[in-house]
Amino acid sequence: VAMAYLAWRLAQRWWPSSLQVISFPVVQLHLNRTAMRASQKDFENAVNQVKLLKKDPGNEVKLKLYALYKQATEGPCNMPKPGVFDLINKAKWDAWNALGSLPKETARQNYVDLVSSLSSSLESSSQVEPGTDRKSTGYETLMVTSEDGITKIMLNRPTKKNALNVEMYHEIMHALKAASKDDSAITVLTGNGDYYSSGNDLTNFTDIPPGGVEEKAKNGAILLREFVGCFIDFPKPLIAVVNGPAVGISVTLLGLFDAVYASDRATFHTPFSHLGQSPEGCSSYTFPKIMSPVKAIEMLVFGKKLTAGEACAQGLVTEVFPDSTFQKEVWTRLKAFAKLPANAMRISKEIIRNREKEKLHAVNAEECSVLQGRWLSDECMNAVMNFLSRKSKL
Ligand SMILES: CCCCC/C=C/CC(=O)SCCNC(=O)CCNC(=O)[C@H](O)C(C)(C)COP(=O)(O)OP(=O)(O)OC[C@H]1O[C@@H](n2cnc3c(N)ncnc32)[C@H](O)[C@@H]1OP(=O)(O)O
Repeated sequence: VAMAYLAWRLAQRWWPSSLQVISFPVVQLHLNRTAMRASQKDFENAVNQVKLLKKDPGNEVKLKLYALYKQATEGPCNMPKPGVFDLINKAKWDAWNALGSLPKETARQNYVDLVSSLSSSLESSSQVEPGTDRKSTGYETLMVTSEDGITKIMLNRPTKKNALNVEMYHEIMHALKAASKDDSAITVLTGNGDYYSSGNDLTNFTDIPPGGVEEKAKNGAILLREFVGCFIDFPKPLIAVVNGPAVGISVTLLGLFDAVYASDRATFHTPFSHLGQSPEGCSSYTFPKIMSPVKAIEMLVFGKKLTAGEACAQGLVTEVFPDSTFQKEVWTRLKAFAKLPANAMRISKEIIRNREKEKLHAVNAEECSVLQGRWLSDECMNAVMNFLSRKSKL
């Protein structure tokens, strides 16, 4: 199902729009054998009903609907199996083929039943949906607050371990730009829930634009360069409150922060080689400077995961606190920092950081260009597929 989900995401932009609203119910496949048989008319009504759903039922369901539709109209899968890298057609084929010799009538019935259950569940969920987060903070993926001289940007996708999706990249840039101009003295980035961040959201790779994977990689590199650029240029003291494990880009960026406070529960992991990728966030430059080239290679090339204590010993983390007192101790300290003269802090940061800025922008550009190529590699594609099909985790 995860593979099917990935392929559906890939397929969304490519398939005829009429197919994008076709779906099939897997869960209910065998639940309705005794139910009254759906007529052809019921089936056609259900197909039309899907098009009227007010809320997207999600890609997984849509892929299921697709396979049931095919089974109901054409019978068992009759297409040759696509190649392993033909992700879209492979997932379509897998989903349809998984229905085996399910009779057309049963597929039709299951399709009708699923659409009926979808109609009721999506209507009721849309009533409770009005995004409270966006209303209260103006952001969908962040919670941003400003008090006591501190602007706090909290990554707020705890159920996804605060993985950074495209919207979150944009929202962080927006929040940083706003924070650079507000009247707070310092800015803090932290995570909601048990993770600081699990890094780049790997489903970012599945939303393929009409120009295909090359266009996707190019857009990703442009976005990443702009995103990292915001950290390079951020004018006020920027502090990371690392409340739990940090992965990938959430780790590399720490080299651009002015202070990093970590819970002793935090870990620091950059599994770029495992993912067929390469370092970003200027870490190819900052990490060797911070921790020595060999230690940087241990992390960035061999994917060694550091404990908070190890990261502190390497100079990546400023100080580690016991998790039980972490929030209390860190925020007390930050509130004291925020009382210091804001202009003095800004000017001191400028004089310490400015002579490196040009170099950092050049490094950022180079890293993004290298990554653009990596994203098109089989190594990267396979790693992402493995994660999304739950064959591998860190
Ligand atoms: C513009 C583009 C810029 C690109 C910049 C490039 C950056 C490079 C990187 O950041 S590389 C790092 C990428 N991250 C990972 O590889 C982490 C992948 N995640 C995991 O290995 C695990 O999820 C875990 C170890 C972080 C946590 O494992 P645990 O078992 O505790 O939890 P779950 O796996 O069940 O996760 C809970 C739900 O969160 C989803 N999720 C977690 N991390 C990511 C992620 N990085 N991308 C997408 N989704 C993620 C996970 O799928 C679960 O969702 P579900 O409940 O709906 O199944």
